[in-house]
Amino acid sequence: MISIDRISKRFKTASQRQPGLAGWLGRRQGGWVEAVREVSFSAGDGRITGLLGANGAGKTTSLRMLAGLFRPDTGAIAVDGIDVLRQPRQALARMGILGDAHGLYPRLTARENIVYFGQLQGLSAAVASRRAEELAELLELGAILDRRAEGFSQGERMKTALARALVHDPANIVLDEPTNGLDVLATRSLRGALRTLAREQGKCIVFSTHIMQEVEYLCDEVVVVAQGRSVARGSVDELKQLAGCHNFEDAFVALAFAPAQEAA
Ligand SMILES: Nc1ncnc2c1ncn2[C@@H]1O[C@H](COP(=O)(O)OP(=O)(O)OP(=O)(O)O)[C@@H](O)[C@H]1O
Repeated sequence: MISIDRISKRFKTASQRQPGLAGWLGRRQGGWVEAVREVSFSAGDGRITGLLGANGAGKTTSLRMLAGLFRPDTGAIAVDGIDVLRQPRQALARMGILGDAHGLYPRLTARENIVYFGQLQGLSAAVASRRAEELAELLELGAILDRRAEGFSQGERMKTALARALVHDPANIVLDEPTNGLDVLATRSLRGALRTLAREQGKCIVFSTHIMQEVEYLCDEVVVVAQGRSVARGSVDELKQLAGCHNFEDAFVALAFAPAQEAA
């Protein structure tokens, strides 16, 4: 279970030229950009929660704070009740994190990449190797398990990186735009794996995306992020109802861009 309570983060920007879109939306002021502004949501066990937002909405920054990579300026984050800021090691041990840079060791096989990461997490080589086999089955990477990562396709790299992130069997899984660059079959296979992890293994899954379809196919709960804020949350049907739209894309546009339209 992941709880995020009013986290904010701003960054000093290098250039102070034209303010750009963020400036017009009031997020870029005096050489600072407010990437995340009081984002709150909670994600339950056995459920898939999607952070849905346009480019630059603040999804990656929110997930990086959850993963302990950035310290929020304000707010609190808890994973299974453990404070990420006060007890980062204990909180991180309960998370499997797939970021945008997959960073596999090219000279190691997929299996060796997974086992090595498992050992870093405190598993014995034998246990990590057994986990690699289980994950290869779940993620359909049996055919490449004993191939060197050098030359892997985008989909193969993503699956290996995901297996590596799950090797210690974490209760919480955090993925930043996991279907980026994947073809339709790889996307469908990943969706199947995420459903199994949530429905059959009770994992708490949080992922970010800007793809409506992804959210409609997968999410029990959607958090709409716009201009650094969490502006709406609920199931796809609840969000359609909230926006008064039959179509989810129309509902997203109404919910995500209404604050900008009001501010303009
Ligand atoms: N390290 C940084 N320094 C300066 N600005 C940053 C930094 N990281 C993020 N930002 C700014 O914060 C805002 C939110 O960025 P973020 O990457 O969180 O958005 P996102 O929703 O993940 O977007 P995308 O879907 O395009 O990846 C953007 O305006 C971005 O330029």
